[in-house]
Amino acid sequence: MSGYSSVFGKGLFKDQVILVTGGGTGIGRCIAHELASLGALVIIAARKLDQLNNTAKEIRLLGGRCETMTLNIRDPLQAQDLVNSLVAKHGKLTGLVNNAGGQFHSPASKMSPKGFATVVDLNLMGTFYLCKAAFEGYMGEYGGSIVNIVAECRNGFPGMVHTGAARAGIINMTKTLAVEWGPYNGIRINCVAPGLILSSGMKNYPEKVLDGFLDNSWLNPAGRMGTESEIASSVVFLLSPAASYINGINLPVDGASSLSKGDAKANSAHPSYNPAGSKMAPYIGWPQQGGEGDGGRGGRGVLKELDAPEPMMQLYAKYKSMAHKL
Ligand SMILES: CCCCCCCCC/C=C/C(=O)SCCNC(=O)CCNC(=O)[C@H](O)C(C)(C)COP(=O)(O)OP(=O)(O)OC[C@H]1O[C@@H](n2cnc3c(N)ncnc32)[C@H](O)[C@@H]1OP(=O)(O)O
Ligand SMILES: NC(=O)C1=CN([C@@H]2O[C@H](COP(=O)(O)OP(=O)(O)OC[C@H]3O[C@@H](n4cnc5c(N)ncnc54)[C@H](OP(=O)(O)O)[C@@H]3O)[C@@H](O)[C@H]2O)C=CC1
Repeated sequence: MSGYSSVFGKGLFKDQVILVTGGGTGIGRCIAHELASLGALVIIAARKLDQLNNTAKEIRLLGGRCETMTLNIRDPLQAQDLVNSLVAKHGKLTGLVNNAGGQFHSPASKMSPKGFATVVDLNLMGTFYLCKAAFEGYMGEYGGSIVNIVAECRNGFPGMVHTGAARAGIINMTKTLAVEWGPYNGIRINCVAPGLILSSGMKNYPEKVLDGFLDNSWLNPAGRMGTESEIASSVVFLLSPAASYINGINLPVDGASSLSKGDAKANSAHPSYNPAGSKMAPYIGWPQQGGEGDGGRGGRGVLKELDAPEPMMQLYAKYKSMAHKL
């Protein structure tokens, strides 16, 4: 078999070693599952080892390959040590997903300089440290593919000025690295910009902020929030040979929320939004354990797909009932 249709087979990443930062929870966990199911040896790294170990155990039970390493992405020495030791052990690092990150909600006027600096340090500096470490430790000589998870921030980021600035910085850094590291080093580097996603990350926000997210969750052309699987599948595409001529882009995965006003009242003359909810079926790609969707990997036990605050769990149940049946 040859051609595009064969690119996404089970063995897609079978010779690959791929590092996913923040791979123990939420979107990163979903990415790790997806990559392992396609044959990669996935290394997941973050600060809390228990979360990482739980995810690694799930992946192994499903027949995948996954190892854990502790890492604070804010420390450049830790980043370099981690890459060096995993390359020493496995002989390569062919992919890197910079997913670890986050922020808190606050109006800019109430944000302290330290708060702003912390979020820039975590997201922008942390992503740079990992890119640099991957370059120095392996990819500068042998090439590779990098995907940086940012956040949809086309029109700024009201309520999160720090992360908007940091993510815009990553998007621009990605363009530069594509040009500097593409020609001689064979590295592709791209961004994925999630809109509002039903993920465990939502547990970081107070109820009032969550209510705001929920109130606005349908005010986009998709009429719903996104799923972790919808981010993971975009990452898989960008890491894969199917994207081998794509370099330096930022791919918004946001149901076109970045193109819409997100204000139901402003659209009353021409009601673009459907308060009853979405007509666009979500993609949810978790393995159906023990069933056909398990792909014969022999999974056991019950995999908790989402770990989010209760109202979001309810939304997820609704999205599952309307998801694409693949
Ligand atoms: C539809 C609608 C559109 C919706 C548009 C789309 C919405 C996007 C939704 C996005 C969702 C996600 O990203 S979900 C992923 C969320 N996940 C995460 O955020 C996890 C990672 N987060 C973190 O680790 C923390 O939040 C972070 C602050 C970044 C780092 O924590 P640290 O422990 O390193 O830092 P700390 O020492 O606690 O804090 C450092 C300083 O930061 C400030 N600070 C920290 N937390 C603060 C807080 N809650 N409120 C104010 N200020 C705070 C203080 O000034 C602190 O200084 P002092 O007071 O002087 O000490
Ligand atoms: N959910 C959403 O709507 C959106 C999410 N995003 C982004 O997607 C990414 C994943 O988010 P999501 O899965 O939702 O949220 P989570 O909070 O579940 O994921 C964040 C992950 O980052 C890790 N992390 C945080 N700080 C550090 C650090 N200093 N060093 C190493 N690892 C760290 C955490 O692990 P640990 O605490 O163990 O270190 C955690 O696994 C984040 O960058 C997030 O900002 C962007 C837009 C929207």
